[in-house]
Amino acid sequence: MQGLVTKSTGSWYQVQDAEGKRFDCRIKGKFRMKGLTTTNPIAVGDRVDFEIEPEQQTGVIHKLHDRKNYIIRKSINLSKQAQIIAANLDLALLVVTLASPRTSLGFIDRFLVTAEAYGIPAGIVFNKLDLFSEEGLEILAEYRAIYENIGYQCYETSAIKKTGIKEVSEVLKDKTTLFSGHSGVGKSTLLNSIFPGMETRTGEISDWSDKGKHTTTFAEMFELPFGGFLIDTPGIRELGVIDIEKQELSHFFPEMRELLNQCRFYNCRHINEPGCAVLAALQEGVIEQSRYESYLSIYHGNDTRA
Ligand SMILES: Nc1nc2c(ncn2[C@@H]2O[C@H](COP(=O)(O)OP(=O)(O)OP(=O)(O)O)[C@@H](O)[C@H]2O)c(=O)[nH]1
Ligand SMILES: [Zn+2]
Repeated sequence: MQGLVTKSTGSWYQVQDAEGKRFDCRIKGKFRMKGLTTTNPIAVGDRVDFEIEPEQQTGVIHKLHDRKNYIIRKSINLSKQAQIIAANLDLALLVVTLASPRTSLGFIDRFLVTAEAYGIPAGIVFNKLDLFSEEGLEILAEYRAIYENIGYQCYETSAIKKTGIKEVSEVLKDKTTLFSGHSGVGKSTLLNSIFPGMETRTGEISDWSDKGKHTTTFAEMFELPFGGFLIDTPGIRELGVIDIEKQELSHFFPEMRELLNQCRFYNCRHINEPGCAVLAALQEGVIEQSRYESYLSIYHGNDTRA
């Protein structure tokens, strides 16, 4: 029968059937992926075929369905090995704040580029709205304009005052969503106001990570009471930075992507080339200075994750 993988530990998996019943499963046979050596062939969010072993409540996964996308983490100690964290994501939401700890534009852009490279639609949640000063609210309007003009949905919330929660819940409904963001921006508090009871569960996971056990739980999916799933990835709260070819980078900036065939040179780097459509758009203010700076920063390999 068909199922959805809701938990992955590297050695066994939890699979949910159509009725919502969950089974612990092992895998049988080889699951290879072209061009990628993975320590775990199956990930949270995968659609699989599995069989329940007679007289037992455990199952065996024997087939992996095609993925529409997946996110990976490079293994730190095993070179060229990668872990697939989660598959078939509908949305990656980045929680940020302009109150403390204030999220930088560079960080936001890096996240969006990574989501583009993975082929996952992304959105931004501005949290802690209750703490924004008048100046903060002006900056918020500026930031929203930058990102909404490019096509990224933005949301405003106060997890504490419970404002904007309904809007975010509606977006999550019936989707598989990854929540990311710097430590302290309010992800747990926000999730708990969307889904009371979630906090204790995420708390549990943090406890495990404290004891170093997070290496054995790659990721877990939580079913939302109103439909949809949230992916929690203990140990990585930020969408991993992946290797992007310099030549490809501009494809992951939607506002640059649409201009690329207008550059004079097919291999334009958009740095100082004559007849560059990106530089012209920057001059005209069609491309935001901050976005272009992020492009240069990522292009030159500077880490702007602060
Ligand atoms: N004033 C205000 N404080 C908030 C809001 N959301 C979260 N906080 C506070 O910000 C702090 C961090 O919130 P968490 O929910 O733990 O943040 P987190 O992003 O889950 O952090 P990690 O668990 O470290 O990844 C807590 O003290 C929260 O009470 C908000 O909307 N307004
Ligand atoms: Zn160019």
